[in-house]
Amino acid sequence: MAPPTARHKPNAPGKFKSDARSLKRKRDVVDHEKLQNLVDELDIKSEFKEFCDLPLSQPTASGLEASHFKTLTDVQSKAVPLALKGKDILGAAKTGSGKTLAFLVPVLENLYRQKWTEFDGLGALIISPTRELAIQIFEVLRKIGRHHTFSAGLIIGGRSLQEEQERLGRMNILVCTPGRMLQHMDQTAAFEVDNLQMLVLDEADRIMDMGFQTAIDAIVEHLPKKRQTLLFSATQTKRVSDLARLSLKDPEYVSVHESAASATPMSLQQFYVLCPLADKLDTLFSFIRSNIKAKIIVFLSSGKQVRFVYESFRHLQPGIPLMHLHGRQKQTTRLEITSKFSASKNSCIFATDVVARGLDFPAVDWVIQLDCPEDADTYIHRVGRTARYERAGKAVLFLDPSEEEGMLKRLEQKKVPIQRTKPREKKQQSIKNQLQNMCFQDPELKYLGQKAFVSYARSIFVQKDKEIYHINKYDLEGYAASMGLPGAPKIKFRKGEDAKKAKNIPRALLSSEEESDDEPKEPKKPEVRTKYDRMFERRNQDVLSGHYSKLIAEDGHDEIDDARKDADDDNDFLSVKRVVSVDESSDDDEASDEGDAIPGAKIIPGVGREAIVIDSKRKEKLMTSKKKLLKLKEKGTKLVFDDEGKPHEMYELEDERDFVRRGPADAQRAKFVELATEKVREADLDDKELAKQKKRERREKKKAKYAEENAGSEDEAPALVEDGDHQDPLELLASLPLADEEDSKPAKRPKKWFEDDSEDEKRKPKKNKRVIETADEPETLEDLEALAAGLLK
Ligand SMILES: Nc1ncnc2c1ncn2[C@@H]1O[C@H](COP(=O)(O)OP(=O)(O)OP(=O)(O)O)[C@@H](O)[C@H]1O
Repeated sequence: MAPPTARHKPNAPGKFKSDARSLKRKRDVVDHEKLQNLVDELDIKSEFKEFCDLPLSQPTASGLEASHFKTLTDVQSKAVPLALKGKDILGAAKTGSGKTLAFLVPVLENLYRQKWTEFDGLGALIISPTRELAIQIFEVLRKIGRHHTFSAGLIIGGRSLQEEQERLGRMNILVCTPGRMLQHMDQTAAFEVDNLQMLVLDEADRIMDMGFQTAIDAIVEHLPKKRQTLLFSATQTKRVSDLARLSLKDPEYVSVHESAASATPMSLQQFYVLCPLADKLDTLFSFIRSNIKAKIIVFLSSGKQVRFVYESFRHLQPGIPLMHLHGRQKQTTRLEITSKFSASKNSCIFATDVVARGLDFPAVDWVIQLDCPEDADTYIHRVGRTARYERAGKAVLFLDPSEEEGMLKRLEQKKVPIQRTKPREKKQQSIKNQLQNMCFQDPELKYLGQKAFVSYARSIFVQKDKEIYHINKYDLEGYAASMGLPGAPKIKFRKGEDAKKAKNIPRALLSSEEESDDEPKEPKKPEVRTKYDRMFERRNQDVLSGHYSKLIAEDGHDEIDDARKDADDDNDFLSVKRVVSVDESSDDDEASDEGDAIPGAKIIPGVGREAIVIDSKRKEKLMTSKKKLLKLKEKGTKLVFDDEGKPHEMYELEDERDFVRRGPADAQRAKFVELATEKVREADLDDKELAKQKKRERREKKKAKYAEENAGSEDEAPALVEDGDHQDPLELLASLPLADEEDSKPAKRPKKWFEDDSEDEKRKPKKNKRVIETADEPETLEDLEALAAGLLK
């Protein structure tokens, strides 16, 4: 340390602090340069066994160490060095082989070496196909990035758009789902991606799949062309069209299983059972009954199937906790169930493919595929929920005899080793009668069963691979009976490819934004309704309500004529002869209020100023008086003047012949809409560009000011200011909700499978250490909820 000067007293504690900070900054500069040199000189052909063999920054190295990651997996040892050197990567490695770290480590490192700060905006965007997977990726990022000073956020919907918008502009790393990201790119003016350095697509083949295609294309359109792109999946292909769409430049193909004997982990045992559709539920129940000490995932083809099997098996009490998970559940419920299943030792979860990809449930013993997957890739991802990172696991595929040949062929093509097994006769039990009784007694269960049956049959019908699925070969009647239904419900099938498309498109991307996996429902805009709509819909007013109903029913008729007819036919006392609507905004309001504009006319109670009742011939006659009627007449029309000063009505009908000459009305309308859309789009782009420009200028100003201040006084600690807020970027990662942050004594947490007792010792907080050092995985729904909500702090 430099000797203290006269101005800085040696015993001033502030001085020591700032000296230390200044020294640290100098050290950091040297470190950054050294690190960059090491990366430049890195020989990608060398064998890297451990993370410490790689040129990693101190914050990443200590984050990895604290998270107990030491040895590199195959995909990590190949992909990380290439990605550190800035290469585009197409990564394909088996399920559970550690692809997440293979992209997260380079993301942290590449931004670190570029000295990324909050002023630089968004540096890396990580896209995942489901919310659950995005949360999981974020949790890993949080763990290994805990010593970094980047701000990181999770954009998966389920929260208000505005809440996310406010924080979006400050983020350096974002983990997101495609639908929500696109929404922000379109609607959040302050969201700038011009500086983006890295784009990562986890489960890239799924994201590039037809359901997400449009969203991804639109997102990529917003991103700068010059960037690093990393694509990872267990079933990654080299599809040229995808590479072109993502503008990958000379990508390195990192395939860890291409030369391997199988596409699935070696520690995974895979079986199939031949089981006619009508016996499936019996066999599944028998299987669960004989494995009540195991942790099991059962995959089914639709949410309705999941619900029926869950509800009916729950009544049958197989002796193991049952759970169910599908895309139609609320996000909080899904998170709750996911974490409950993760934490459980023995339980059985019925699920759709919403959990098929990427989710890292610890210690799953069995993956059962009750409904055949749509293709071999889906099979690989489903079985990948067990036998993760060198652990053992077993998988069983239920095949209807009609599916056997086609499916086995597909699996063989994908190098999936699978062998046939037979259920033990002794253990086999039938639940058909019980299900029948249950459906008989409980109409709701029967209804659920019928819906499940229909959705199953539809799912078979829309399957693309007709070599596997032949709808006519299934014993659907038998299946309905096995579900306890009194006969197979009639089904209408939608013809053609569209149905398949509809099945695959994530609901998030459908216009209704119904969303299964990705996006929340945005509140629908209320329909524009006038007071007249409300008035005519009003019922139970008083004695007149019947007449109102009559009027409503006669919608579209000339009301006055009808009322007149009524007057002739009907001599009832107090009948509504005619209702004249009065515009509230017109001058007649006053008169109506007073009730004397038309002598004898009454205001209908409960209707207020909205209608006047004429209930006698004399009054009706009065109504024909021109003078009186003048009061009810419209007060004139709005005119517009052309360039020559001639008045025109606001909406003039043009000459019909001219109109016809210009072509069919539909085509004209389409053209008009197209032109108007284009105009709006252009205006929108201009507005956004302007907003971005302003933001950029503000940021540049702040950056310059910060640099100036620092040049003057080396001792000043970096203070990042955003819109007047004092904002330490470290806070953003450090302030993420931690399970035990509030407690001085951290609560005991269950050990991870790779930890032993000594970990408890290591975990004890040391004196003077930051709270973040004891960072723990969120364990409750509240933690996860807070995670999703509070990340963008
Ligand atoms: N280097 C490592 N050392 C120890 N454990 C690791 C390492 N890398 C990853 N893991 C663990 O392996 C498991 C699987 O990792 P990850 O979820 O990244 O797999 P994946 O390849 O992405 O799988 P999927 O294809 O199913 O998405 C995780 O529990 C993770 O913590």
